[in-house]
Amino acid sequence: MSNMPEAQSSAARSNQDHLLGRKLRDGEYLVQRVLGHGGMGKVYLAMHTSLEMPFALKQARADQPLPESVIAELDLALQGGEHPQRSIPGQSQERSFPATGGVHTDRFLREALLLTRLQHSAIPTLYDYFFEDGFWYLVMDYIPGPTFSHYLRSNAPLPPLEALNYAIQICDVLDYLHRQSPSIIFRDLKPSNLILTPDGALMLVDFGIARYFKAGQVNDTMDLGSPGYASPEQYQGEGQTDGRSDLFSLGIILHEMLTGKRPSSMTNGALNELPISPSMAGLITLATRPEPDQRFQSAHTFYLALERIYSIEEQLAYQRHIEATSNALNNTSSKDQPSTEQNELEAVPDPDAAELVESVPAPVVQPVNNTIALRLTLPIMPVLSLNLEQRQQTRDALQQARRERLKEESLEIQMASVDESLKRRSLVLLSQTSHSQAIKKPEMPPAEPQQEPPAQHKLPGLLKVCFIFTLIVCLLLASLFSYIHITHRAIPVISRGPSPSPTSAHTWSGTWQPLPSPPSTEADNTAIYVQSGGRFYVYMSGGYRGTQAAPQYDRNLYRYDILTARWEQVGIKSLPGMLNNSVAEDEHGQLFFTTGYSTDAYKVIPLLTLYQPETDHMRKITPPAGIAFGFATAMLADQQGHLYLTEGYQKAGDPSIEAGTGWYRYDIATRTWHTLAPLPVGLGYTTLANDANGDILLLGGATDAGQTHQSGRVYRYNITHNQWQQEPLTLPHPLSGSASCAIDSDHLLVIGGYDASSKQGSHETWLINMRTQRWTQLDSFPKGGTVLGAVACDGRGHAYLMRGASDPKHPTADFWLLTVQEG
Ligand SMILES: Nc1ncnc2c1ncn2[C@@H]1O[C@H](COP(=O)(O)OP(=O)(O)OP(=O)(O)O)[C@@H](O)[C@H]1O
Repeated sequence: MSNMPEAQSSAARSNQDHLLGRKLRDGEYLVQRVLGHGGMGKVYLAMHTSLEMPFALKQARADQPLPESVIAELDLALQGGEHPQRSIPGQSQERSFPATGGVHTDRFLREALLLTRLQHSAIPTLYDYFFEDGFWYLVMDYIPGPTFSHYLRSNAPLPPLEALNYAIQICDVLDYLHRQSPSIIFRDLKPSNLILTPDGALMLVDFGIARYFKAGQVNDTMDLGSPGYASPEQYQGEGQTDGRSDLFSLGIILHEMLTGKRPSSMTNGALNELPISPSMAGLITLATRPEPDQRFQSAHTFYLALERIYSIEEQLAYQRHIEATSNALNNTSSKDQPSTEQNELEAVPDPDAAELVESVPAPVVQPVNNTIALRLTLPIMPVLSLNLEQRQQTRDALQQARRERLKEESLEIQMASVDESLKRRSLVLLSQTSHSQAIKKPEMPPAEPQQEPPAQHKLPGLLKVCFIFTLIVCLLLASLFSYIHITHRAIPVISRGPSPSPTSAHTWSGTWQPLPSPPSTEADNTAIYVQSGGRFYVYMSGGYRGTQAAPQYDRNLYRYDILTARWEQVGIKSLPGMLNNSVAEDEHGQLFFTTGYSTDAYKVIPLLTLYQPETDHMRKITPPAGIAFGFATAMLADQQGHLYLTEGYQKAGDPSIEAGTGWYRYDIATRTWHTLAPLPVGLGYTTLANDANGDILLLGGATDAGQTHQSGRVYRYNITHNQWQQEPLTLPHPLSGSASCAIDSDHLLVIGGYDASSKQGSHETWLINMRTQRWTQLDSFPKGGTVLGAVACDGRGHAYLMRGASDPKHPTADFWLLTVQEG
């Protein structure tokens, strides 16, 4: 008896080896080789015979039939192209996986459903699934490259920047999973579930034990993850796993990348003995604490910490390089050396650089060079070989190929009635069940390679029925979706009531300095700091120029070159006329402008304009109906592909109009819009800022467009839970219409604003420490009040203020630099 499983598995193995060179799915896929073995079965490389494209076929024993609901969802998602069931962050949906009683089928359907519901560049796309010869198959992207465990075995320890680069990539995809609603917990994060592509991108495979987080559930009900990587709460079965368990595993992988080993004991002392920087050791300690409450609480916070350490390590590496270069130059100055700078660099014997170059991963296509300076150009987020657009094209091509095949076959097969087809479908399910039961018996002879199971002949007819069935389900889902959308309500705001915020002594100071004026007077416009092509600019959109005979508007885009202290006009096409708008820059250096009040259409328009400084390319982005942001909106780019926007005011020219409570997110890569939990109070002329925990703060603003009812409150938006909450922190006094930007990663600068009592601009300048939540008042703007101005921070203590006006009707061309220093 004890040999039975062994006998079964070897019988099954020899059976599956026959798959090599065989065609599956009615001749659609030609199996070429085995890519990997897993708990579920083998993963094969197969060539699509008509498209001549490689795919990965992941196999699982069909130990039970698939439930109808699963077939319906998969068929709908895979044939329709649209994903009505896809998880939409911010929209809570009841999610679970039906249990079939078959371990393999349960894993298969879990992975299949999750892959159809997810869309991220680091997650393979599922294109199809099918049943053949007692096995289910998932058809997904073939990811070329070694598993990350294989890569680490031959390359670890990795240089810190390379390790951080990978950790940032993993953290990004975890953040995406955890932000689904409900959160998806991967639960089996380990190097063998990551594949390193030739361009250095890590892809996450194996969603077989991933699950949805269930609020209120005490324990996980299945699967323990992998020893060595699973968190204590997961491995010891203590409590339900949540996103923090995945972050624990990432901490372990980071440790392994840097040291070549997994940590055996998690003490600070042990980590400090390792050849890694103290900040990196601190990061790993924090990530791998046994108590979930004492670790990073969200992937976003972990991500921000990784980015911070990345820039520290970058500076350390650069310093080492400079030191090594100058030592080498000193040592060699007496010798005969080639005269060009290039040759001098090539001749530098840089031990660090040599070590780094040797450890450049073989599969990573990077410009390999023997200077550390070039090694530093390793991008944080490499270009992915499988971008989402390409995958959509692949999906379309597969569907087209399938349609053509079905068309040919439909000449031979009479279309059955819906009733007949449904009967046939249940027969197919029955035949699948009996077949899968048959393969459990060791004495069952292996299927002949070319023999097709009867169920396969019925599949085209079945697909037609599926199509009709799918259409019905589609209509039902569409109405369910609009119902969810319409009835989507805010999660209640938990108000702790305002209390005075601490202000701190003058530990910071600010120095003001006038700079060359822009070409025209401006107010109600925007400014943003941009680093592009090795130069540093302040980009400024035109706004309100003032009144001569009639109101004057400026539709131009300008930039101020910080090094040459010159202004110039940029942009091939002029911007749409925009007033009282906002701007944000994403992690790729793309600028997004809201239109606010359009001086072309003379009305409020919900429109975004995307501008790419590198290419001078401009594109308009129109949100769908229901996403209605107006003027005096605030916008924030979270540097992870998302823009967050407040609604602002919908009608211009009426000071009594109240701001809306709309709160929206635009996902830049997928071009999708989401309505989030509404603001606790409708506010315009407000300020948005990232806080130290990875949440978003909303500071001040006015409920009315005339800014007479100003707020001194601060609200926190919890990204993970799509929830607003009032903070104990308040502003030094109610404030709206200020110019603000992040002076560094911890401090937000707030300049001027509307002083409702004097009906003038305020000249106050404040700094808030986002960690301690303390305000510091800096020297006021020296030239009087500033309202409806715009400020751009370089993130290193400098702020460039376009003053706007003191009297909102009379804009100025005042442009000033504020340098903020500690002490
Ligand atoms: N899409 C893919 N492209 C290329 N290779 C893949 C792909 N998916 C899986 N593999 C290879 O197959 C191996 C097993 O895959 P996977 O981990 O998904 O299987 P599994 O049966 O769920 O395994 P486990 O026992 O780890 O749960 C991977 O380690 C990888 O080498």
